[in-house]
This record gives sequence, C-alpha cells and structure tokens, in this order.
Amino acid sequence: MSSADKNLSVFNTAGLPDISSKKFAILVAEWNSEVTEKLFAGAYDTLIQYGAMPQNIERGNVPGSFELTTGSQWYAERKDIDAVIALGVVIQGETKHNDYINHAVAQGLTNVSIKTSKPVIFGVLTPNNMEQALERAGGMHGNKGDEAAMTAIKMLGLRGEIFKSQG
Ligand SMILES: Nc1c(NC[C@H](O)[C@H](O)[C@H](O)CO)[nH]c(=O)[nH]c1=O
Ligand SMILES: CC(=O)[C@@H](O)COP(=O)(O)O
Repeated sequence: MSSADKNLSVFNTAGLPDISSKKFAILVAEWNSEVTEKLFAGAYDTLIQYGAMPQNIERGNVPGSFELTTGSQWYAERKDIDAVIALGVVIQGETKHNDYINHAVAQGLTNVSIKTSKPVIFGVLTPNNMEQALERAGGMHGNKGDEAAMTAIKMLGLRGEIFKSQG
C-alpha cells in the first residue's frame, strides 16, 4: 500500500499507553534539512499530543542518514532512553548511492532495535525527488514524522503489555 492510499498522519489511537514517564530520543539527519526539520516537528508534536513530556524528548543531529544507525545505537544503549526515532531523507541521485544508504540504515536500525530490545523507528523517507519528499513531510500524504512517533508509542505499549508480568 503506498502513502497515496494510506495517509502517514492518520492512525488508530485506541488503547495507547501512558507515555508521560517515557523518554524519547529523536535523531535528525542534516542532509535535506528543509525536509528533515518538518519530520522532526511532526514527530515532536505527535509525542507531545499523545502525552510525552517536553523534558523527556531529547534531540540529536547526525550528518546524514547513514549515521542514524550509530547515533541510534548510542542513544538506545542509554538506560534512561525508552525509544529512539530516526529521521532522514535520502533522495535518489544519479548513482546507486541512495540504495546503499537506504539498505544500510534499514538493516542497521533493525539490528539496534533487536540488540537493545527497544523501539528504534525507521523514520526515513526514500523518495525519488524533493517533491515526493515534501508530500510526505506535512504535504498531501501526511508527515512521516507523525507516523514514526506514533509507531514508537505503540511499540512501547506492546512492550509494556508483553513484559507486564515481569513488573
Ligand atoms: N545523499 C544523501 C545522504 N548522503 C550522506 C550519507 O548519509 C552519509 O552521511 C555519507 O555517506 C557519509 O557517511 N544522506 C542523506 O541523509 N540523504 C541524502 O540524500
Ligand atoms: C543519496 C545520495 O547520497 C545521493 O544524493 C548522491 O547523489 P548521486 O548518486 O548523484 O551521487
């Protein structure tokens, strides 16, 4: 299903967990910052809208999306961080460079999440051009940052349910 069929900022909000005590790290890639800043705003605003406290949201910046993996690892290793949201925009160029970045980041973030047993959210746009990027950063298809934040919230809810018997 494409973003044209499912708006990135429309989601089921039933049964969300209390995240008032949860601490989030939001990593933002500097490449294509005119778009990644929109993703950050969407992610931050969504976390606040659904109960996160401003003092519990920490932002980190990385040069490019390729560095999101390492930055996420450093945040996820911290005991006080409950979830990491990684935001980037990798626009297709003339070569296959974007493919290598996208695959590396997708696999890398997955590895960090599994290794740390924490939600590490892939909030990376992989558009063909800037127009498609902007359409997914607060444009006609919603905001990938909203989606990434809501994904983090829901994964924390699931984790809480799964481990609740362990106190
Ligand atoms: N072309 C884009 C990049 N390229 C930079 C890489 O992410 C990385 O920082 C570099 O290869 C050094 O390791 N990054 C993006 O986030 N978006 C792009 O479109
Ligand atoms: C994703 C990239 O790094 C890309 O912007 C580089 O562009 P090109 O493939 O034309 O070198």
